[in-house]
Amino acid sequence: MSRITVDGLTKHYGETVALNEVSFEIPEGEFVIVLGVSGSGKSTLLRCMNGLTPITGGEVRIDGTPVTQPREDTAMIFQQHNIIGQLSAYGNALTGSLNRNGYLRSVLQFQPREDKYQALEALETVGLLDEARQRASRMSGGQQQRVGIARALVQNPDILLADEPVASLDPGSAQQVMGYLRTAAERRDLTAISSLHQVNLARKFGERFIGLRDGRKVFDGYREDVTMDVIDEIYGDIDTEGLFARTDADREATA
Ligand SMILES: Nc1ncnc2c1ncn2[C@@H]1O[C@H](COP(=O)(O)OP(=O)(O)OP(=O)(O)O)[C@@H](O)[C@H]1O
Repeated sequence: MSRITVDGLTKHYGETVALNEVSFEIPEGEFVIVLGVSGSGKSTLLRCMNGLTPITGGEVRIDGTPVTQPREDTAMIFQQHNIIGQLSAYGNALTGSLNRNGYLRSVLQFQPREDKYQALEALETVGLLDEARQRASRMSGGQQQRVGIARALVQNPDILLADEPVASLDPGSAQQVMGYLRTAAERRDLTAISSLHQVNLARKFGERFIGLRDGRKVFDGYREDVTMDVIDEIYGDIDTEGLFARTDADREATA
């Protein structure tokens, strides 16, 4: 498990201010969802946290150490599944050990027994053990994303970052994938941060929420704090009707 500190994080792309003085701290083992409309800075935040994108100002620290490049203890899951279609689910999961074994050994599956066991264990965590031999290209989008989660787990991370992991999935598969992501993080005591734009999914699976709007942090709180007003603050004029079940706090406020 690892503690993450984001301190005055600012990122400019030319004239565009993608992140503006964003600060927060995530204690070990928390499951955080970053909310915001398209363009609010969610992907940039995750990429800066993983050292994939150079920072303009401020700092990201993991257990006190500044992040300046991708770290082995941080695994990332992307919107596009980024898995190898010709390989089986098992073969893909095994490529998570790439850092330990090198590319050739990984693709040829010359890994130590321990890594192979881990790949099977990770597939079991995401409910795909029975499909381990299936070619990834023949799997559904949701299954492919679960293979992506398994591969990330084989990396043996302390931190799991997921950038819109269910953006391209139908609602049923999206729920399933988020459920497996949450279970995986809990089982392995990971500190996890996922961006999402679906409010209903976020509320179902999130523990803590960080809201971004135009690159600024406009909300940071726990499930009971996510009221309709907070949603309006994060989403502005965008119609979120039907995406958000009213909370007891809202009902009391309007009673
Ligand atoms: N590589 C880049 N070059 C220039 N501008 C960029 C780049 N990446 C992001 N931006 C801009 O930075 C802002 C934040 O983008 P970002 O992708 O982080 O938002 P997002 O909330 O993740 O959006 P989405 O949900 O659509 O992925 C946007 O205005 C975007 O156009």
